Amino acid sequence: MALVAARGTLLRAGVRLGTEAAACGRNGTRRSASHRVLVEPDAAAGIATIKFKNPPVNSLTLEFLTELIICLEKLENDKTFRGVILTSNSPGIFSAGLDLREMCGKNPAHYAEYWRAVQELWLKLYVSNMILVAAINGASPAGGCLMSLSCDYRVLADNPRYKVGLNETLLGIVAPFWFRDTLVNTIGHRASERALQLGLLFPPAEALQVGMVDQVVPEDQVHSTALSVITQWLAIPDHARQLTKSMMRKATTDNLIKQREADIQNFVSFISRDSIQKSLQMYIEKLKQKKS
Ligand SMILES: CC/C=C\C/C=C\C/C=C\CC/C=C/CC(=O)SCCNC(=O)CCNC(=O)[C@H](O)C(C)(C)COP(=O)(O)OP(=O)(O)OC[C@H]1O[C@@H](n2cnc3c(N)ncnc32)[C@H](O)[C@@H]1OP(=O)(O)O
Repeated sequence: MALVAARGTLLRAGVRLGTEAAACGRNGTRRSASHRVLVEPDAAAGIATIKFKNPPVNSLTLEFLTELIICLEKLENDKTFRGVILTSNSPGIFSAGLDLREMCGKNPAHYAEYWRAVQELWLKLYVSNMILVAAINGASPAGGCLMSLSCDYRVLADNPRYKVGLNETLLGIVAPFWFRDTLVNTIGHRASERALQLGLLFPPAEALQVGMVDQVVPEDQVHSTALSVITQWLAIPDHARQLTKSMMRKATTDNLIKQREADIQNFVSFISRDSIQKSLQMYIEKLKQKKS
């Protein structure tokens, strides 16, 4: 049902599914989608690289989310691909997280549609049968960080500007329980409590120390490191690895699935509050002023 809704959004946005399908095809040569998600398949290796291309900061607009969801679903259903690297086409920014403008000044129906797409992307990533490795080649706050936390392994480029973390409280908003659970599953309860309350954004050395990422490497080695990690993981028999992944993660996704509609209603009523809208507007304004 969520995919049908996603396709509806894509079609309304004028995205041609034929082009998208071609981009996620099994051909071994380099191909790219015409929109916000580039896919570089390596059929012989069984690996595809997904590159985010939603300028200026790869924020998760509804259209970008929808393209990502459809792309992941196509790769998931194509048994050629057993591993995927997620990275940015614009080194410097992995993803700025949820698009602030999707959560500001819109109507409840829009917020509900948007949040369903955010949930869907997380569900697709977190229990994917494929090996997912995040090659984090830029700043990755909030929803950008959640995407990488949902992968099986994270490689971060060693650049002090590339901070990662769930900074929601700095915006006056609250990370929902499934963001929290994803973080707790990765770095443990105490570290998550501190990181979430303070909205901490960790530079590479600290991110490694706290366990937000698995490896920090020089910027020009992020992709090759991700590739060698995925190659190691590919050596494990799929059925055993997949069942183990499911055993570790399914309870977390089931928790959202069983209260998905309530979570959407919760988000809509929270984000629609005047006080929250004001906080978001002030934050957007602050980002603008930073430039001048
Ligand atoms: C009990 C519980 C109760 C209720 C809970 C219920 C529900 C939960 C409710 C809410 C949870 C919602 C969860 C949200 C998670 C998120 O992801 S929120 C988004 C957080 N993102 C950020 O904080 C990142 C902000 N951006 C930056 O820090 C910088 O832009 C960045 C470091 C990414 C890049 O810096 P730089 O290269 O200098 O670029 P600029 O800052 O100049 O930005 C360029 C233009 O891009 C615009 N922009 C930046 N980020 C976003 C964004 N996330 N969305 C939309 N637009 C963004 C920026 O404004 C600039 O635009 P301009 O050129 O000025 O038009």
